[in-house]
Amino acid sequence: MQALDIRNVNKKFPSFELKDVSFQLEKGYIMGFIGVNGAGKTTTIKSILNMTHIDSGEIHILGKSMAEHELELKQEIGFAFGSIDFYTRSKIKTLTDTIKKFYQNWDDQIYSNYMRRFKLDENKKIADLSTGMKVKYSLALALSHGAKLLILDEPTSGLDPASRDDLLDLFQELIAEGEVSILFSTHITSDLEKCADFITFIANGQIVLSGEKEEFKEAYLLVNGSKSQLEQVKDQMISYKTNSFGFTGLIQANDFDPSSGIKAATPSLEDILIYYTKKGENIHG
Ligand SMILES: Nc1ncnc2c1ncn2[C@@H]1O[C@H](COP(=O)(O)OP(=O)(O)OP(=O)(O)O)[C@@H](O)[C@H]1O
Repeated sequence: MQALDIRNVNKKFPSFELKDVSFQLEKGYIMGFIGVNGAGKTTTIKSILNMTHIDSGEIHILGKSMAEHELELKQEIGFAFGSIDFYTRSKIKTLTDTIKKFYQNWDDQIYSNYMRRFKLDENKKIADLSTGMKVKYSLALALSHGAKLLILDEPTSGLDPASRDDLLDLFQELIAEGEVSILFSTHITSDLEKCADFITFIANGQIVLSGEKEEFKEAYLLVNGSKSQLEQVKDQMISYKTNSFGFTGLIQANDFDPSSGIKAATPSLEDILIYYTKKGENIHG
């Protein structure tokens, strides 16, 4: 079964547009959603959660249409946004007591376990939490009502390396039974190298590629060679950088001729993100 099935989602803002966004996440897996600042990650996530009204498209979650079953599905979704700034003068405890009323399957025991695991004190005021603590608190909320699908917008970005590592371990624990699926957006590609099964890459409001992580990386090649070799491949490159020895750049694996003698290797996710962002910056000619 698909945990998430997004088809042809379009949303137009005055200066930005999501164009025919489609991707699917199989139940029991972790998908990393990557793209640079302003690529459309948050807009896509808000569209999935019906927090933004889409112009067209279909969103199915756990086999049901979000448009038709929103209230029921929200019981099954745990969502968290990196920065929460609501009820800032209240204590954690007060906010939790309000939020838990919305969830039929809320489990106080699970909630207490996460609060302990994340070293959060319920008597603290939201205003006194650090960014990382706010992220952890919103995750504790998202995880305490038996959600089958977690949709997390930049959950790791405010966390220190040790907390990030703990969180990635927790993600692996959560999907181990095969019931929970996770979509999380991030700029931190090393997090995805570590724990994502699938990658969906968005640029300028359009999905560039969505697929299994290794296949995703193998769709591209990081190539390097001399200045004269650059002339052979320049027009096919997504983008490249030159230095005194020659060039390094990214090319679609399909566009590369192995008999060219140019060195090629599988790129990291970071390489793909960096060179894709520079697309169009090199002047061909
Ligand atoms: N309510 C809105 N009205 C108008 N434009 C908006 C609105 N929400 C987002 N946008 C625009 O949509 C574009 C994409 O923003 P979005 O937050 O989805 O990107 P992102 O990939 O999540 O970026 P970041 O990594 O910086 O969070 C931006 O140019 C933003 O200004």
